[in-house]
Amino acid sequence: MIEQTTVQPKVLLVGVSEKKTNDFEYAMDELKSLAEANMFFVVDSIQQNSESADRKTYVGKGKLIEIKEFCEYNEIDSIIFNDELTPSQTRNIEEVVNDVEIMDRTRLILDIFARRAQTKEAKLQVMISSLEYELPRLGGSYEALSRQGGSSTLRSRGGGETKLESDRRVIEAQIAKYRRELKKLVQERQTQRSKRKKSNTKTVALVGYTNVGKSTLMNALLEEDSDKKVYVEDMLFATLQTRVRRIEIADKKWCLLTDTVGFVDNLPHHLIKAFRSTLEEVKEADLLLHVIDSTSPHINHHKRVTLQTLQAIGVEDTPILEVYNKVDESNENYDESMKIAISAKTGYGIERLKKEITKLLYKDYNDYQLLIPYEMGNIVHMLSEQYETKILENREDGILLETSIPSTVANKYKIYITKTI
Ligand SMILES: Nc1nc2c(ncn2[C@@H]2O[C@H](COP(=O)(O)OP(=O)(O)OP(=O)(O)O)[C@@H](O)[C@H]2O)c(=O)[nH]1
Ligand SMILES: [Mg+2]
Repeated sequence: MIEQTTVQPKVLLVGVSEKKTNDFEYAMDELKSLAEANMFFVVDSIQQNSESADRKTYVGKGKLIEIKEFCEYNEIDSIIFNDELTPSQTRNIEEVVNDVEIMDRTRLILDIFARRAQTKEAKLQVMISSLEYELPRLGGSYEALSRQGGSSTLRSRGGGETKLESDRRVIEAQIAKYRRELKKLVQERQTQRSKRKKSNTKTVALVGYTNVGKSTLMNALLEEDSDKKVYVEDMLFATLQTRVRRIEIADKKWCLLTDTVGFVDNLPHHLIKAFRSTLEEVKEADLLLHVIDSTSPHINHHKRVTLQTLQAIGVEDTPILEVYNKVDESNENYDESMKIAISAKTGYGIERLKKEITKLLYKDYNDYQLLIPYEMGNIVHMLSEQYETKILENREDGILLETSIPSTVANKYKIYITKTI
């Protein structure tokens, strides 16, 4: 049992399920992890079995009274509902359960993101998503808004329609302003990306459910370049901003590796929309490494959510390599059929993974033997600098070498090719 620290708000989780399925139990467990990732102290959870959530109050009337009494008795600060509440559900619940903050899964995820966002881009994306989420909810609770740095005039409750309208205008103007700022940043990123495209740099992106070990894997692939390492933490959404690092995966074979935000079930669609620009890196990658936590009992669920999220951001036919991580801890789940089994923590399987990445990224590369006349020394120089090249012999008629180059380069120098290996 985790001790509550004095500063942690006390929360109650509430969920509605048709049947007590494993999926539902898992969703509630995950909601608990999300709440803890937002530094809440979870006191308990109340669940209701019902055909569907109540249109007006999410849970039934009787259950709501039970919740109210529980909150009073246990001095609960916030209730977190497992699904996204409609604005009217929130208002109706607030009428019964007063003095307790009403949150839903979406609000919680937005708050975690707000807490973690560090770069200007991530902050703007989260602020836009939060304001878009709040907009149809104006007139209800304003606390969440003021938490997001909204105008203090929005904090007061009530007011006539005019007040509501003016509040709405303020928020809309704010969203528009943040969007403009974000657009500028996105353009800068696009310029960088098109430069990369021109230079024909290969790109690989790490994708997968949150907390599966993407950032740890990035660090493992970076090896001794400790100053390039990224942040790793045993909590949901440790990574929010995309990080790009250059790595040498084989001799003279480089790629840019991108670490991204982890996915989660019911990632608010506002957030996916907002993060689309960050996730462009994923969309445009030459290869995706789908990192899977092999110790999790929910592998299939994680995989499904990841693939659905990829689809939602517009990834279509990018090759995906499944990478089963944490095999140092998974005895039962680890089996030979897992194509790439690794432990980002111990380094097990990393070399094999690098080879596989190289094979997939550099599939247009072949090994050739070239005989280059001495007066074309600049070609020898270029090949040695940019590609894996081995000088075999300094012959009378030129330099004989072996090199691994893409077909475009081979075509250019085909008159010097003596052998395809
Ligand atoms: N046992 C074990 N733990 C690992 C391994 N790789 C990562 N972890 C742990 O898993 C937790 C999450 O690792 P991260 O690298 O932050 O995961 P992530 O996928 O980047 O997570 P988000 O950024 O939150 O989406 C940390 O506590 C890591 O130490 C592994 O190979 N074996
Ligand atoms: Mg991470």
